[in-house]
Amino acid sequence: MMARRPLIAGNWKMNGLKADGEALAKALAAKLKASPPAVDMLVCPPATLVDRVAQAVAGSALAVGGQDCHAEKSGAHTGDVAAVMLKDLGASHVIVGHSERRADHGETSADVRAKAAAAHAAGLVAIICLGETEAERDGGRTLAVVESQFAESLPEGASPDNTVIAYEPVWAIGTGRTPTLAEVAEVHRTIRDLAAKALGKDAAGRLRILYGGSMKPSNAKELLALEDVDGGLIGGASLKVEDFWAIAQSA
Ligand SMILES: O=C[C@H](O)COP(=O)(O)O
Repeated sequence: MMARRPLIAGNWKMNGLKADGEALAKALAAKLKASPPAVDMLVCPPATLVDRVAQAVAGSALAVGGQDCHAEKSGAHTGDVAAVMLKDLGASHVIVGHSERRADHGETSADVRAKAAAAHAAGLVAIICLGETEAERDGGRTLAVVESQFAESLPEGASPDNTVIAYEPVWAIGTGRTPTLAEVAEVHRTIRDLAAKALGKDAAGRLRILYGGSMKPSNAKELLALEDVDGGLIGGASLKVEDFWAIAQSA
Protein backbone atom coordinates (compact mmCIF):
# COMPACT_ATOMS: atom_id res chain seq x y z
CA MET A 1 0.00 0.00 0.00
CA MET A 2 1.18 3.49 -0.81
CA ALA A 3 2.58 5.24 2.27
CA ARG A 4 0.51 8.12 3.55
CA ARG A 5 2.44 11.25 4.44
CA PRO A 6 1.29 12.34 7.89
CA LEU A 7 -0.51 15.64 8.35
CA ILE A 8 0.08 17.51 11.58
CA ALA A 9 -2.64 20.14 11.81
CA GLY A 10 -3.08 22.80 14.48
CA ASN A 11 -6.51 24.12 15.29
CA TRP A 12 -6.01 27.38 17.17
CA LYS A 13 -9.76 27.63 17.88
CA MET A 14 -10.75 31.08 19.22
CA ASN A 15 -7.24 32.04 20.27
CA GLY A 16 -4.79 34.60 19.00
CA LEU A 17 -4.51 38.27 18.25
CA LYS A 18 -2.54 39.75 15.38
CA ALA A 19 0.89 39.83 17.00
CA ASP A 20 0.94 36.45 18.72
CA GLY A 21 -0.74 34.64 15.83
CA GLU A 22 1.76 35.99 13.36
CA ALA A 23 4.69 35.24 15.66
CA LEU A 24 3.56 31.64 16.18
CA ALA A 25 3.10 31.02 12.46
CA LYS A 26 6.43 32.64 11.57
CA ALA A 27 8.29 30.61 14.18
CA LEU A 28 6.82 27.40 12.78
CA ALA A 29 7.61 28.37 9.20
CA ALA A 30 11.20 29.10 10.20
CA LYS A 31 11.54 25.70 11.86
CA LEU A 32 10.11 24.01 8.78
CA LYS A 33 12.63 25.78 6.60
CA ALA A 34 15.58 24.96 8.85
CA SER A 35 14.77 21.26 9.23
CA PRO A 36 11.91 20.02 7.08
CA PRO A 37 10.14 17.13 8.85
CA ALA A 38 8.72 14.12 7.02
CA VAL A 39 5.19 15.41 7.52
CA ASP A 40 2.88 18.05 6.13
CA MET A 41 2.09 20.85 8.58
CA LEU A 42 -0.98 23.05 8.71
CA VAL A 43 -2.24 25.77 11.03
CA CYS A 44 -5.87 26.82 11.24
CA PRO A 45 -6.06 30.24 12.89
CA PRO A 46 -9.31 32.06 13.65
CA ALA A 47 -10.85 33.61 10.53
CA THR A 48 -9.60 37.05 11.61
CA LEU A 49 -6.00 35.89 11.25
CA VAL A 50 -6.10 33.71 8.14
CA ASP A 51 -5.07 36.59 5.88
CA ARG A 52 -2.24 37.78 8.11
CA VAL A 53 -0.91 34.28 8.81
CA ALA A 54 -1.11 33.25 5.15
CA GLN A 55 0.90 36.32 4.20
CA ALA A 56 3.40 35.78 7.00
CA VAL A 57 4.18 32.22 5.92
CA ALA A 58 3.79 32.63 2.15
CA GLY A 59 6.45 30.66 0.31
CA SER A 60 7.06 28.35 3.27
CA ALA A 61 5.95 24.73 3.64
CA LEU A 62 3.44 25.68 6.34
CA ALA A 63 -0.12 25.43 5.03
CA VAL A 64 -2.96 27.58 6.35
CA GLY A 65 -6.59 26.64 6.81
CA GLY A 66 -9.89 27.91 8.15
CA GLN A 67 -11.82 26.42 11.06
CA ASP A 68 -15.25 26.47 9.42
CA CYS A 69 -16.98 27.69 6.29
CA HIS A 70 -20.52 28.35 5.15
CA ALA A 71 -22.15 26.04 2.64
CA GLU A 72 -23.01 28.93 0.30
CA LYS A 73 -20.60 30.98 -1.80
CA SER A 74 -22.08 34.33 -0.77
CA GLY A 75 -25.29 35.89 0.45
CA ALA A 76 -27.19 37.11 3.49
CA HIS A 77 -25.42 35.08 6.18
CA THR A 78 -24.26 37.59 8.77
CA GLY A 79 -21.04 36.63 10.48
CA ASP A 80 -20.30 33.66 8.26
CA VAL A 81 -17.33 33.06 6.01
CA ALA A 82 -17.52 31.33 2.61
CA ALA A 83 -15.01 28.69 1.55
CA VAL A 84 -14.10 30.76 -1.48
CA MET A 85 -13.23 33.67 0.85
CA LEU A 86 -10.77 31.47 2.75
CA LYS A 87 -9.30 30.32 -0.53
CA ASP A 88 -8.98 33.95 -1.59
CA LEU A 89 -6.87 34.64 1.52
CA GLY A 90 -4.45 31.82 0.73
CA ALA A 91 -5.98 28.98 2.71
CA SER A 92 -5.63 25.46 1.34
CA HIS A 93 -7.71 23.59 3.93
CA VAL A 94 -10.78 24.10 6.08
CA ILE A 95 -12.00 22.16 9.10
CA VAL A 96 -15.68 21.26 8.93
CA GLY A 97 -17.90 19.57 11.47
CA HIS A 98 -15.69 20.09 14.50
CA SER A 99 -17.59 18.90 17.55
CA GLU A 100 -17.51 22.43 18.97
CA ARG A 101 -19.38 23.61 15.86
CA ARG A 102 -21.77 20.67 16.09
CA ALA A 103 -22.42 21.44 19.79
CA ASP A 104 -22.28 25.26 19.88
CA HIS A 105 -24.03 25.89 16.57
CA GLY A 106 -26.22 22.83 16.21
CA GLU A 107 -24.50 21.71 13.03
CA THR A 108 -25.76 18.39 11.73
CA SER A 109 -23.89 15.93 9.56
CA ALA A 110 -26.02 17.14 6.63
CA ASP A 111 -24.70 20.66 7.28
CA VAL A 112 -21.17 19.32 7.48
CA ARG A 113 -21.62 17.51 4.19
CA ALA A 114 -22.78 20.73 2.51
CA LYS A 115 -19.84 22.65 3.97
CA ALA A 116 -17.39 20.00 2.79
CA ALA A 117 -18.92 20.18 -0.69
CA ALA A 118 -18.51 23.97 -0.62
CA ALA A 119 -14.89 23.56 0.43
CA HIS A 120 -14.27 21.20 -2.49
CA ALA A 121 -15.98 23.56 -4.93
CA ALA A 122 -13.67 26.34 -3.71
CA GLY A 123 -10.60 24.16 -4.19
CA LEU A 124 -9.99 23.58 -0.48
CA VAL A 125 -9.22 20.31 1.28
CA ALA A 126 -12.01 19.61 3.76
CA ILE A 127 -10.97 18.18 7.12
CA ILE A 128 -14.17 16.45 8.19
CA CYS A 129 -14.38 15.87 11.95
CA LEU A 130 -16.34 13.15 13.65
CA GLY A 131 -16.34 11.41 16.99
CA GLU A 132 -18.47 10.14 19.83
CA THR A 133 -19.49 11.81 23.08
CA GLU A 134 -18.66 10.25 26.41
CA ALA A 135 -22.22 8.98 26.84
CA GLU A 136 -22.07 7.37 23.41
CA ARG A 137 -18.73 5.70 24.25
CA ASP A 138 -20.07 4.49 27.61
CA GLY A 139 -23.18 3.18 25.88
CA GLY A 140 -21.08 1.11 23.46
CA ARG A 141 -22.22 3.19 20.50
CA THR A 142 -18.86 4.60 19.34
CA LEU A 143 -18.57 2.68 16.09
CA ALA A 144 -22.23 3.21 15.20
CA VAL A 145 -21.91 6.97 15.77
CA VAL A 146 -18.73 7.19 13.74
CA GLU A 147 -20.31 5.15 10.96
CA SER A 148 -23.38 7.34 10.69
CA GLN A 149 -21.40 10.59 10.93
CA PHE A 150 -19.04 9.36 8.21
CA ALA A 151 -21.86 8.28 5.90
CA GLU A 152 -23.83 11.49 6.39
CA SER A 153 -20.91 13.96 6.34
CA LEU A 154 -18.98 12.77 3.29
CA PRO A 155 -20.07 14.64 0.15
CA GLU A 156 -20.24 13.37 -3.42
CA GLY A 157 -16.88 13.74 -5.10
CA ALA A 158 -14.86 13.23 -1.92
CA SER A 159 -11.41 11.79 -2.57
CA PRO A 160 -8.11 11.45 -0.69
CA ASP A 161 -6.95 14.54 -2.57
CA ASN A 162 -9.68 16.84 -1.33
CA THR A 163 -10.68 15.24 1.97
CA VAL A 164 -9.08 14.37 5.30
CA ILE A 165 -11.00 12.71 8.13
CA ALA A 166 -10.31 13.66 11.74
CA TYR A 167 -11.48 11.29 14.46
CA GLU A 168 -11.95 13.31 17.62
CA PRO A 169 -13.66 11.69 20.59
CA VAL A 170 -15.55 14.64 22.07
CA TRP A 171 -14.67 13.61 25.64
CA ALA A 172 -10.94 13.68 24.82
CA ILE A 173 -10.91 17.25 23.52
CA GLY A 174 -9.14 19.61 25.88
CA THR A 175 -9.51 17.19 28.80
CA GLY A 176 -6.09 15.55 28.91
CA ARG A 177 -7.82 12.19 28.50
CA THR A 178 -7.41 9.95 25.47
CA PRO A 179 -8.84 6.59 24.43
CA THR A 180 -6.53 3.61 24.75
CA LEU A 181 -4.34 2.90 21.76
CA ALA A 182 -6.46 -0.14 21.00
CA GLU A 183 -9.61 2.00 21.02
CA VAL A 184 -8.06 4.57 18.68
CA ALA A 185 -6.82 1.81 16.38
CA GLU A 186 -10.27 0.22 16.27
CA VAL A 187 -12.02 3.44 15.27
CA HIS A 188 -9.43 4.37 12.66
CA ARG A 189 -9.59 0.89 11.14
CA THR A 190 -13.36 1.18 11.03
CA ILE A 191 -13.13 4.54 9.26
CA ARG A 192 -10.68 3.05 6.74
CA ASP A 193 -13.15 0.21 6.09
CA LEU A 194 -16.01 2.68 5.67
CA ALA A 195 -13.88 4.70 3.25
CA ALA A 196 -13.12 1.56 1.25
CA LYS A 197 -16.83 0.95 0.83
CA ALA A 198 -17.55 4.60 -0.06
CA LEU A 199 -14.53 5.46 -2.18
CA GLY A 200 -12.95 2.17 -3.17
CA LYS A 201 -10.00 0.33 -1.68
CA ASP A 202 -7.24 2.29 -3.41
CA ALA A 203 -8.67 5.65 -2.43
CA ALA A 204 -9.22 4.46 1.13
CA GLY A 205 -5.59 3.42 1.25
CA ARG A 206 -4.56 6.99 0.38
CA LEU A 207 -7.05 8.77 2.66
CA ARG A 208 -5.50 10.51 5.64
CA ILE A 209 -7.27 9.87 8.94
CA LEU A 210 -6.12 12.12 11.78
CA TYR A 211 -6.56 11.59 15.49
CA GLY A 212 -7.53 14.61 17.62
CA GLY A 213 -8.15 15.01 21.35
CA SER A 214 -5.48 15.86 23.92
CA MET A 215 -2.61 14.96 21.61
CA LYS A 216 0.61 16.31 23.10
CA PRO A 217 4.35 15.65 22.90
CA SER A 218 4.16 12.95 25.58
CA ASN A 219 1.56 10.79 23.81
CA ALA A 220 1.98 11.74 20.14
CA LYS A 221 4.57 9.13 19.25
CA GLU A 222 2.49 6.13 20.25
CA LEU A 223 -0.70 7.53 18.72
CA LEU A 224 1.01 8.44 15.45
CA ALA A 225 2.66 5.02 15.27
CA LEU A 226 -0.72 3.29 14.89
CA GLU A 227 -1.16 1.92 11.38
CA ASP A 228 -4.28 3.86 10.47
CA VAL A 229 -3.41 7.11 12.26
CA ASP A 230 -2.06 9.46 9.60
CA GLY A 231 -1.48 12.56 11.66
CA GLY A 232 -3.11 14.70 14.29
CA LEU A 233 -5.56 17.54 14.69
CA ILE A 234 -4.16 19.37 17.65
CA GLY A 235 -5.80 22.08 19.70
CA GLY A 236 -4.11 23.26 22.90
CA ALA A 237 -0.65 21.95 22.09
CA SER A 238 -0.67 23.69 18.71
CA LEU A 239 -0.56 27.07 20.44
CA LYS A 240 2.97 26.45 21.71
CA VAL A 241 5.67 26.31 19.05
CA GLU A 242 7.82 23.81 20.92
CA ASP A 243 4.96 21.43 21.67
CA PHE A 244 3.52 21.53 18.16
CA TRP A 245 6.97 21.06 16.67
CA ALA A 246 7.71 18.17 19.04
CA ILE A 247 4.52 16.44 17.90
CA ALA A 248 5.53 16.88 14.25
CA GLN A 249 8.94 15.45 15.03
CA SER A 250 7.44 12.35 16.57
CA ALA A 251 5.38 11.43 13.49
O1 LIG B 1 -9.33 20.37 16.81
C1 LIG B 1 -8.64 19.99 17.78
C2 LIG B 1 -9.21 19.17 18.79
O2 LIG B 1 -10.45 19.63 19.21
C3 LIG B 1 -8.29 18.76 19.90
O3 LIG B 1 -8.14 19.77 20.87
P1 LIG B 1 -7.11 19.52 22.07
O4 LIG B 1 -5.81 19.09 21.42
O5 LIG B 1 -6.99 20.82 22.77
O6 LIG B 1 -7.68 18.42 22.92
